[in-house]
Amino acid sequence: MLVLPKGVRHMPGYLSRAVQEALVEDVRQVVQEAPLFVPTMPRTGKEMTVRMTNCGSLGWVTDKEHGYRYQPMHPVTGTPWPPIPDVLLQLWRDVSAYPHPPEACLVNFYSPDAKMGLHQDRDEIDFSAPVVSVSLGDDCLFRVGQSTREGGTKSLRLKSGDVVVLGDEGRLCFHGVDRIYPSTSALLKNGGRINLTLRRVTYPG
Ligand SMILES: O=C(O)CCC(=O)C(=O)O
Ligand SMILES: [Fe+2]
Repeated sequence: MLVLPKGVRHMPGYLSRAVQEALVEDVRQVVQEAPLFVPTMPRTGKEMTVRMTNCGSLGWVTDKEHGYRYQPMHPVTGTPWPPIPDVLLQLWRDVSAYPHPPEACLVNFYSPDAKMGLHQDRDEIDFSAPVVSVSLGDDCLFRVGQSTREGGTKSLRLKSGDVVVLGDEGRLCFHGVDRIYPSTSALLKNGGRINLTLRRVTYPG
């Protein structure tokens, strides 16, 4: 059996096919209002391979000039992010064990050749809330390590409907997506993978 780092929870098949389909519709609406943008790395300006957008009162963005950050506006349209869909707010209540709602839902779209390098989610202020992540569409190879770059990593395949929670001592574990397995799901008509990452950014109150 694959033993994950403490505080890292993988819930395979947590969302039913019907809920996944409803979520895809929700994401389509979010993307209509807040189009996918091309994130670029701080300083180098190198383009990431995923396309992003957000919903919630805050969204995670990155660009060459200002780096990683949260902001209330879409970086291209300049308008506020659309609200987080109810299904995701309910998911957060069900799995986060955190008594306040998430503020940000990052939407990552992976085409078959996209990936995400090993990183920590650490642009938030309140680390007592977990990161809750949903996979939709094609499978991916997810890698998770310790809270420092040293120490080994474990790889696991995430499938459509899986939920991963990084909480407690797992909150700052390094993680990334090594590859997408094309055509492994029929959920998205044009293939690819969507990842939805719910986060609390600020302290409540
Ligand atoms: O796509 C994933 O499963 C992980 C995404 C992620 O780690 C992030 O957006 O910070
Ligand atoms: Fe992350």
